[in-house]
Amino acid sequence: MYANGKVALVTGAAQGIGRAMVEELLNKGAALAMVDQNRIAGEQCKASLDEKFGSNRTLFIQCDVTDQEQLRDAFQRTVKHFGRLDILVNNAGVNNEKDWEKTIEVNLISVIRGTYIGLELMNKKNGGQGGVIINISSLAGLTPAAYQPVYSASKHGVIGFTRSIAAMASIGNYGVRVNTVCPAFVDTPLLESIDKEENMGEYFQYKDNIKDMMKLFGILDPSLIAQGLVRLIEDETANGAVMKITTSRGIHFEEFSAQQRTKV
Ligand SMILES: NC(=O)C1=CN([C@@H]2O[C@H](COP(=O)(O)OP(=O)(O)OC[C@H]3O[C@@H](n4cnc5c(N)ncnc54)[C@H](O)[C@@H]3O)[C@@H](O)[C@H]2O)C=CC1
Ligand SMILES: CC/C=C\C[C@H](O)C(=O)/C=C/C=C/C=C\C=C\[C@@H](O)C/C=C\CCC(=O)O
Repeated sequence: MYANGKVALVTGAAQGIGRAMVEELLNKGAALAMVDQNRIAGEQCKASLDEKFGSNRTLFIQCDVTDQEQLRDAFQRTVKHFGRLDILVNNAGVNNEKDWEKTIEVNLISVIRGTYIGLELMNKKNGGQGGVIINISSLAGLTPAAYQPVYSASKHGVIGFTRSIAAMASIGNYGVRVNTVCPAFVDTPLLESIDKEENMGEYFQYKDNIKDMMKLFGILDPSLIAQGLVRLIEDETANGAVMKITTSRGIHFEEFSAQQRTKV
């Protein structure tokens, strides 16, 4: 699928990786619903993008993705405004080991719910036109994260769910591909959470250990994650793919043995 002329919905679009993805998709000719709980940042982001791309290419929708009604309404407003939905990026995420239930709600439950709503709209078996869904995980979804155990659990869950629903989409001939992206550290405001006790809780004492990891593994530019997103959108063979993005190896993929691959 080429993004040109397509309609995308991106959650967590007001800043960071989500904003980079929005800009890349606009560069590729897509129209987008930018979904975020932060109204101020979202409207500022739209105003800035309007100057470059025009005001009719984006729609900002304030939405807390953990609120089922708000999330469903965001999808419905998107289809009402643009007439269709082709690309969904479940990107919104938080790092909070103190309010760890919130981390599970935002990073995993809302990704699952968003995926299911997206499938309702895009699944060819439901009269949809097909499409592609990308769920944002993390390298912490593939490796242990001693200082972010619940964040890591949420991101492991994103990978397991994404690979599983991708297999179902293939078996069921949904016409929808579902993939996940696992970046290492990325230069966004999320990293500021490391320095906040209200985010790190009992792991706050280890903040310098995380910073040492960042020095060791480096910090990625959000634009590289956006490039990985476009690659998954355009590669029609990509379904159930686990894309990894690191400073050492750039964009590459997790390899799974035959036993680990779903036999469809
Ligand atoms: N920054 C990093 O090092 C990495 C980030 N990620 C993941 O990438 C995704 C994006 O993260 P960043 O851009 O770094 O974070 P960020 O904090 O810069 O941006 C996240 C955006 O999501 C929004 N958001 C948070 N909770 C929300 C909710 N309940 N409803 C609606 N919007 C909500 C925020 O308002 C914000 O605009 C997250 O899923 C994160 O876990 C993955 C690997 C590395
Ligand atoms: C507080 C920051 C919050 C979230 C940031 C992000 O989601 C995150 O957790 C990033 C983790 C980054 C880890 C970076 C490197 C990890 C390396 C080893 O654990 C695994 C080494 C290589 C695997 C990558 C590969 O090329 O296969």
